[in-house]
Amino acid sequence: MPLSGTSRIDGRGHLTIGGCDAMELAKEFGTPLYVYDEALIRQNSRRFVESFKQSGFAFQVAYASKAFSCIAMAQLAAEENLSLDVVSSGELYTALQAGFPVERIHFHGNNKTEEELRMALEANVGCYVVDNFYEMELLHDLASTANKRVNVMLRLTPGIEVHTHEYISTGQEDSKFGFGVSDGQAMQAIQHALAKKQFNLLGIHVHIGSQIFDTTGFVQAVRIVRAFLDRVHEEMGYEVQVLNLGGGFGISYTSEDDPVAIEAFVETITREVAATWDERDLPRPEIWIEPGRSIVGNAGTTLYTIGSIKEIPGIRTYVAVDGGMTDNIRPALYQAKYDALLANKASLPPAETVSIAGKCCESGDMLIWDIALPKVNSGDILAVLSTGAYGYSMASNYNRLRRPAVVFVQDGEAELVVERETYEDLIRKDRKRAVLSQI
Ligand SMILES: Cc1ncc(COP(=O)(O)O)c(C=O)c1O
Ligand SMILES: N[C@@H](CCCC[NH3+])C(=O)O
Repeated sequence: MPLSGTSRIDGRGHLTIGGCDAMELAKEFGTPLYVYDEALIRQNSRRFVESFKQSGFAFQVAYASKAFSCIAMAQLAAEENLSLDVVSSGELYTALQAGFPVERIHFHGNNKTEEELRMALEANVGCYVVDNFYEMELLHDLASTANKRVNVMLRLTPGIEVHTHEYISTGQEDSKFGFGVSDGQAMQAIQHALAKKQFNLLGIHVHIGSQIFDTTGFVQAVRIVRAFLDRVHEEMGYEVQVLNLGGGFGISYTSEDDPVAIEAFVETITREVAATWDERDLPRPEIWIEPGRSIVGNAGTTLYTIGSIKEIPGIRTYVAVDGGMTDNIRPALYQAKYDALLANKASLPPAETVSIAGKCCESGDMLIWDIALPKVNSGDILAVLSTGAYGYSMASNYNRLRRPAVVFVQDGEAELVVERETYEDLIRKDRKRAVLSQI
């Protein structure tokens, strides 16, 4: 896999990211370590924004903070003029702590609790993506009590099956998310939302899945949504002001992946919306999208120290690292594939095929099966590439491992943006019981 962004191999055969030697980062901050190429996050963001500017559409690019949420990332997204998709009070809290402009925060989720909705109302978030009838009533009641009028989008399930792992496919009818178009719930939801006086119905939202490689699903989504809106128009005279097409733009993790470029996604979406709306002589809507992975995925690299190496003659060599499914659950959860290199031997040719194991008490805790690397030794630093999305954000403390630190690197400078958890952090919420007399 070619290296992305500012990642290079220097004269000593060391991997460098943002002008920083990965070996020195590992020494200074310890491992496992998430390293983010700040320039690449900014570049990915700008590619979306610039493509939309060229299209002439009014737009919002809302970074889906579920892909990687921390205060520094929310600050960066704000600086890049992105909006922010949050899906829980925790993500909202992080954004608020970062000082993210609240009018550009969009609140998602299929089961927003009363507490979460109260917090969002208190903060005056820019928009609620209402997912179901329960939420619609709850939000309306709370908004009435607070005497606030809120911007609302309705999430629809358009009935599209995209080519991706079933766990991350969300547009199909049989989904926990959204109002179904074909079963009539979407139509009913529009009627209900329009009748609610505390709601300003901005438009509708669809998200068809994640890690999508081509534009077909998005074109289909626009057509299905427009056909649905034609019926809405006929029955209720309502037209959307905003069309939110969600996220899901794929990235390449290994050389087997071949997603279309960011520009091509935006170009296809805007062309399709322009065509379908112009055909009907309707004013073009604002287009919102919610990229997560495609903003941060290829900007993240995880550094690990290699420890034990177990050779089973004629079968396999297990090379174990000091992290695993706790800092990257994706291989265990979705059989996701990653590429990696030895940060201290990056210019040496492959010499053996090994499998990279994590250190958790699970046979399934494997990060990479069968990867060709130079001769591996304990103490080498392994760099797993493109771990920027859904790595840190899905990390856990299984086996009471401490969540790794996160650094942003740029122009030869490394900045610690999330500290490594301490042992104290691990037991911070534990209550010690009074000593039991029998022991
Ligand atoms: C509603 C919604 N928006 C945006 C995203 C971000 O997706 P991705 O990281 O694939 O761009 C997701 C996750 O799939 C989502 O569920
Ligand atoms: N967490 C998933 C994607 C889910 C996207 C959120 N709806 C992944 O790592 O690929």
